[in-house]
Amino acid sequence: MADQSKFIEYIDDALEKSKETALSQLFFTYQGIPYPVTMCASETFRALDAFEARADDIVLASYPKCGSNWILHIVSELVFAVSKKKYTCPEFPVLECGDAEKYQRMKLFPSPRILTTHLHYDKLPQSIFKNKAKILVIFRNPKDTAVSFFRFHNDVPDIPSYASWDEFFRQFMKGQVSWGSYFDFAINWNKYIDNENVKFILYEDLKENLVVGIKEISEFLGFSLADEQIRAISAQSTFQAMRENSQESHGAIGPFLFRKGEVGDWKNLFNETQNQEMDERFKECLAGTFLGAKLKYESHCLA
Ligand SMILES: Nc1ncnc2c1ncn2[C@@H]1O[C@H](COP(=O)(O)OS(=O)(=O)O)[C@@H](OP(=O)(O)O)[C@H]1O
Repeated sequence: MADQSKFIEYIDDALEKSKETALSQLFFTYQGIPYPVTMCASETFRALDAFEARADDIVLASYPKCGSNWILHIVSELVFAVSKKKYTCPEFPVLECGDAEKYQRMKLFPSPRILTTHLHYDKLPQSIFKNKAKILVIFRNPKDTAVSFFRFHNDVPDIPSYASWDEFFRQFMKGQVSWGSYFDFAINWNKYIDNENVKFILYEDLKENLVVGIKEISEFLGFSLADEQIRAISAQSTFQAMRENSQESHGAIGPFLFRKGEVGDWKNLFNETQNQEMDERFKECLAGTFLGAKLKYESHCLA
């Protein structure tokens, strides 16, 4: 986990900026992708190009709302179990968020560094691939992802809200939301997903069997842990356990970040036309691809 005070400080600062930011002013575009002005800056993106990854960095890549805080917690606990030292990151953990000098400070951090990111694979610094850092890519079905994203905007008091779910859905489908299009993100990662240093993780699989998911993550990272240790980490990583601790771990935003944690919440918001539009888009973008099969769209997105 990030140093809690740093995480909370960074989020409080972003929320403070959000209060004065209308939805129409929330985004700036960098290399064709919209990012929130409250969290990202062009100078930081430019500085990121020169970021020096290490072979033992652990990268957690996901589109927003696919469970990055969940995986960060799991991987931090795995590192703790192996190293016997509580993992803390003295920066906000999202690689592309923060000031341009953060990459200089990060040079001093001990290994392993856990880097989370919402960037498309071709926007990541090349050193991650050159130095063969391990990358966990977390996906969640696009319907629940969209609902979680909308709820976050409209439930957190200081974050600019959308006029309605229908309005958010329109923008989501156009990719005019923070970090751009879910489908572009997926198409982009599909090109790299079977690389030996990349492991795909599905949110819905973790929900179904957390112990098995954590074991697979642990093996991919080259850790050797007893079943008992895996089970203990699993018990602390359930939605309920993380939500109960969320105020302490993530501050005021905690209960909004750990909102519902379910598969199928989309059924409460999607209308028939929206279902059809999403199903069509999935087909156009991902049907027949390696990633498309792994997402188990039929099980999770067709009523
Ligand atoms: N332990 C656990 N089990 C199940 N689900 C969990 C868990 N931890 C986080 N979540 C759910 O993940 C959603 C938030 O995703 P992110 O952490 O990626 O959000 S963010 O992009 O960093 O803002 C958000 O989904 P929704 O509840 O559907 O909104 C969280 O509740």
